[in-house]
Amino acid sequence: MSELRIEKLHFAYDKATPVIKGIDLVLDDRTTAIIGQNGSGKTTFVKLLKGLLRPYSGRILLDGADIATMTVAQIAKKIGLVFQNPDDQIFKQTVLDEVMVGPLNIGQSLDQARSSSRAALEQVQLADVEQVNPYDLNLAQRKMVAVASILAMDTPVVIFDEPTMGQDVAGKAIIKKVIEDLHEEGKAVFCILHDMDFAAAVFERVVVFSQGQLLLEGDAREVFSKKELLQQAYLDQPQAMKIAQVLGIPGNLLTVEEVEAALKEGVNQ
Ligand SMILES: Nc1ncnc2c1ncn2[C@@H]1O[C@H](COP(=O)(O)OP(=O)(O)OP(=O)(O)O)[C@@H](O)[C@H]1O
Repeated sequence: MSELRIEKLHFAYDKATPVIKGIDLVLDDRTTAIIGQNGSGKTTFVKLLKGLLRPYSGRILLDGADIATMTVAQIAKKIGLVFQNPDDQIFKQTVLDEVMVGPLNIGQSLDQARSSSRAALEQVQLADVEQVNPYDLNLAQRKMVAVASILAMDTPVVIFDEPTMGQDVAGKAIIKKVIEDLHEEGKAVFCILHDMDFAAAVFERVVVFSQGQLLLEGDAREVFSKKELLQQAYLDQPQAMKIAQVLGIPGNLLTVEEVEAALKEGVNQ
């Protein structure tokens, strides 16, 4: 499992306005959700991890190697980033050609790239539209194309920026399964999210950003139980946890399924 170690990271687009202010964090083998209000620096942070922006000071170590010593092409083989807006990464005329761009760029042969891209399209349930122009798909489907193009690259680290935004229940279920499968394959998975219910249901660890700093991090149940700190960062607890609190059910429950089980247990006692 790859490890990203972030040490005293600072970044500013313009020197007078720091955006990332001294982040120390080790992203380990737990699936990790990064949450924080708009503008707290989450997207900037993952662009730094991917080497698209260079830190003002501090270091990012990927399996012990400082990414400042690596080229963008070298980082691309190790870290896949699914952008928030799929249109930032879609250029080709067919879905299959689009998904093959990444794998070809990192040196997969044509046959390899075609087969890994088809497997990735199966994973996001778009196999039947491989010859369609990506711009004839709706936004939610284009987001899935962007996910597939990163999956096909088979990188040891996969980062998603807001994958559930604009997805319906079925789309969210596909993303959940993709994340679980990546984790099972031993990949490191990090995901920026605004959807607290999805974060609570899917991720083992939660990292909270506030104004470019790390406010809080830990296991999902522990982090989401810290109501006052979350409020400070203008964040909400998951709906299930709030309902459990209203009902007086202890245990900082994370999901509707946990609340249901607790209620059934209560009825059966
Ligand atoms: N290219 C840029 N040039 C200048 N400032 C930028 C740029 N991109 C982001 N910023 C600023 O940096 C700060 C952090 O933005 P960033 O997009 O990283 O936050 P975020 O937590 O990802 O927000 P959101 O949840 O809305 O995506 C914001 O104040 C934003 O306006």
